[in-house]
Amino acid sequence: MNINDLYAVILDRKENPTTSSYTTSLFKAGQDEICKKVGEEAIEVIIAAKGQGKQRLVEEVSDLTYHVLVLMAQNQVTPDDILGELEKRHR
Ligand SMILES: N=c1c2ncn([C@@H]3O[C@H](COP(=O)(O)OP(=O)(O)OP(=O)(O)O)[C@@H](O)[C@H]3O)c2ncn1[C@@H]1O[C@H](COP(=O)(O)O)[C@@H](O)[C@H]1O
Repeated sequence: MNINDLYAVILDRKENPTTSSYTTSLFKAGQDEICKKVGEEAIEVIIAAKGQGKQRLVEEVSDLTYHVLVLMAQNQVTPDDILGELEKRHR
């Protein structure tokens, strides 16, 4: 699965809520809760980077990436928007 595929699944959960989906529960909780999760996951990345080993860091960056994608979907920001911005900065 690549980032675009995961983003598409997340968008689908936003448009077609399902009761068993964690993603759906985040969209139901709303912007403040999604922002809170992004903040928590960012802190967990920092802690993992301070000596918990590579695998732990991979897991925490994955959690953060997923939650950032949910925040993007909540705010109609797409992976292409981010790649376009990064491309503009590339030198
Ligand atoms: N990639 C992810 C993913 N990464 C992390 N998480 C969830 O993010 C949560 C991480 O929160 P925490 O580490 O704080 O642990 P927690 O205590 O369980 O969470 P809270 O109760 O504090 O909210 C866990 O519940 C993980 O399961 C994810 N949930 C879903 N996905 C993907 O999103 C898509 C849609 O999944 P559903 O939402 O399950 O339909 C699928 O492709 C999934 O693989």
